[in-house]
Amino acid sequence: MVLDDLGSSLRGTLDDLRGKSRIDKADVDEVVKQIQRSLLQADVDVGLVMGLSDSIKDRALNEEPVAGTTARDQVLKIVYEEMVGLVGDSTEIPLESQTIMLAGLQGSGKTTTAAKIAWWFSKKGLRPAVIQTDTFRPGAYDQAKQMCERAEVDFYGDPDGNDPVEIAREGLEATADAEVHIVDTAGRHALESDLIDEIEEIDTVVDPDLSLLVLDAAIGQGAKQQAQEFEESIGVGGVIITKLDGTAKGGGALTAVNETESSIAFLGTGETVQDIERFEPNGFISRLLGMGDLKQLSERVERAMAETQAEDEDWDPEDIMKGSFTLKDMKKQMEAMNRMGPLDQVLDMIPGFGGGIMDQLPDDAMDTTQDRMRQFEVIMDSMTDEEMENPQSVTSAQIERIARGSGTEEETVRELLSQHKMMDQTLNQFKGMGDGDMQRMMKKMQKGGGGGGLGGMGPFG
Ligand SMILES: Nc1nc2c(ncn2[C@@H]2O[C@H](COP(=O)(O)OP(=O)(O)OP(=O)(O)O)[C@@H](O)[C@H]2O)c(=O)[nH]1
Repeated sequence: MVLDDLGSSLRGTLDDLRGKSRIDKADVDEVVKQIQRSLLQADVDVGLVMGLSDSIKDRALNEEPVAGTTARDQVLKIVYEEMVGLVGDSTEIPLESQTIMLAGLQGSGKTTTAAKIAWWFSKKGLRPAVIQTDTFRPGAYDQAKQMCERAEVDFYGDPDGNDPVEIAREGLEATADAEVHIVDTAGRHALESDLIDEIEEIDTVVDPDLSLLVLDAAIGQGAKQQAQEFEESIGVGGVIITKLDGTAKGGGALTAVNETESSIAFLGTGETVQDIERFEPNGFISRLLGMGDLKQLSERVERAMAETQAEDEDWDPEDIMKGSFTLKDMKKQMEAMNRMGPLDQVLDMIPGFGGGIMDQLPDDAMDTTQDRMRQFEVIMDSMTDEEMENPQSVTSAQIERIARGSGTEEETVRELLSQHKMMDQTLNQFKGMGDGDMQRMMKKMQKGGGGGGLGGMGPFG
């Protein structure tokens, strides 16, 4: 994730401020130094970094802290607000019929992103279509077609065509039934003038409502020139930063946003069609600073639960709170968990888990957990319906049979059963709770009660 180490390096500095009621210049300088280092390493433009540093210094030394807040929380609040200001608002994407054109250099991730955006619109209830006009890169057609099939969205392309402008025109006609048209264009190695001419022609034919510049997070300072050229030729309405899962950079994209006076629309966080997020400045910076992102998390949970439920209409997660919690429910929950994406990405969104705790875990801890989940799934596949419904009555002889059937150890089967028991007991406690208790618990979570994170979103949460 972009600026990955900012949360952990800041946390140390901020922890030193614990117990202080006022902050002096040396404290502020130290905090600003940490931020500068992280931002510059992430390729954020020097001018932007300096502007941000000055604002933070000025506010931290001159603003009166809100009554009842500690010096540490006050600094954190200022850093948070200034960082949100730096990344700017999210590009507005109305949920209505529209045409979006994607532009960018070769390999920036346009084709992948086109399918991702289409998937995103389809999940919002609109009918999207992707029009592939890349006649330059062999394989672009097949790649786009396959991804659109995976995303279950309409697709138009012409594997034998060699005129992108013509394909764009035909594509719009052929997909007239769709509500949202996403036009993918070819990328080139550098900003050759023929690319610019071509994209200007496509732009004229397509007449998009919005042109988005797709940038690889690792692009660095080169982003500035590209952004300028695209801005001059087609006008950039927003930026998409791709491959944020694979780099600690991403600052170049911020420069591009600044250069084109646009904003960030989406973030790409992986290679599959679901690995796209709407850019939400507050959540993004919260996550960066290790304060979690409850909004993204709850959206992912809702989506995963809905998909799991759609597969099996007899299963309703709400029943868990009413009736008993069986192994079948646990299996469904694990399926939903898998749909939420890699565990480390999910944990990153939970307040208190961001950065800090993850850094302290051994590198393979996440793999182990995911391996274990897979083993549990295999075990559950070897169990009978009766055993799944009543796991508490499973006997030693049955455990032996299940282990043999699933090719696992008896110990792992026992572990699954005891995990189920623990979850069942925890859920029973919730069932006895009133709404007030539940709200108190949620509040505690939002404050980052997990410990280890920056915690204390209190003053602005
Ligand atoms: N890890 C990761 N990989 C990505 C992401 N987005 C795209 N990719 C990968 O980046 C590579 C290039 O992506 P494409 O979508 O082919 O890029 P393109 O801009 O269409 O390329 P051209 O057609 O050559 O201009 C592919 O291997 C993608 O799988 C992302 O968010 N994360």
